[in-house]
Amino acid sequence: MQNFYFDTSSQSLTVHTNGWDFTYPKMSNSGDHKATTTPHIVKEEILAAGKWVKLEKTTYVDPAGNTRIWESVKRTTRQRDTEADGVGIIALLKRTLHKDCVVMVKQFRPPLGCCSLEFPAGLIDEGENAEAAALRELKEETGYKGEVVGITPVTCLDPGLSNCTTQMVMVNINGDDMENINPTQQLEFVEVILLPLDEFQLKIDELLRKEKTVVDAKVYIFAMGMVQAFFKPRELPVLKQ
Ligand SMILES: Nc1nc(=O)[nH]c2c1ncn2[C@H]1C[C@H](O)[C@@H](COP(=O)(O)OP(=O)(O)O)O1
Repeated sequence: MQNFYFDTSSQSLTVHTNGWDFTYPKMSNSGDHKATTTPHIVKEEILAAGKWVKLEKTTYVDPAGNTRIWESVKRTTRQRDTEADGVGIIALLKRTLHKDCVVMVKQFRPPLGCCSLEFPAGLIDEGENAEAAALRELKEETGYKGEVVGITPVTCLDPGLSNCTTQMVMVNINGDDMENINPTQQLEFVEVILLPLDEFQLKIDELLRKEKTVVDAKVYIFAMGMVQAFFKPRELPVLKQ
């Protein structure tokens, strides 16, 4: 049994446990015992700005109360009423007599200097919500018309570098639907790749072995999750080696 007493005059905390009293003095901001502070931003100064991104010098107070500097990258394109910069689309193509396939895109990405394998994705336009952006981007990049079946909260992408955020939208595509039989994409340099869901990781590994392509982290983590879901769903704890 434990009881806690906070003495407001001495600012000390006493913990009574098993018949003993342990008194902890007030923590100070000096010496070894630093008080914890709610970390917060002090100011943001733009060091360089382009049309699409800017580099900022962020002055902030860390949890120990120290004022520090961080170099941050931000997009210039975030819309006013949205918290996410863009959307990623996990689109499952469902067709009679075919395995369910994940619709992927491969394209040259200038920051990488090579191609990347990604879920279809894009920035949210003005006045658009994440679901509408997902269906528009899926149509533009792959030609498929889908139906939203789920959405993540706003998720960060590389928080040590950037405030860049995305919402992942789960979409089902009825591949038997007439408008999805011969999909025509609107983007010339985006290659659409269909990968069977039950061999997703295997097919990605094969593709990466064949050519110099970098796979998006979200994609590969999804692939590893699928392996767990398909092949190790109900292992008994006693049988683990
Ligand atoms: N960081 C960027 N630098 C650029 O020079 N141009 C960029 C950046 N981010 C986006 N864009 C341009 C490229 C496209 O023309 C449009 C729309 O991009 P998005 O909706 O993200 O679609 P994809 O990049 O094709 O996935 O913005």
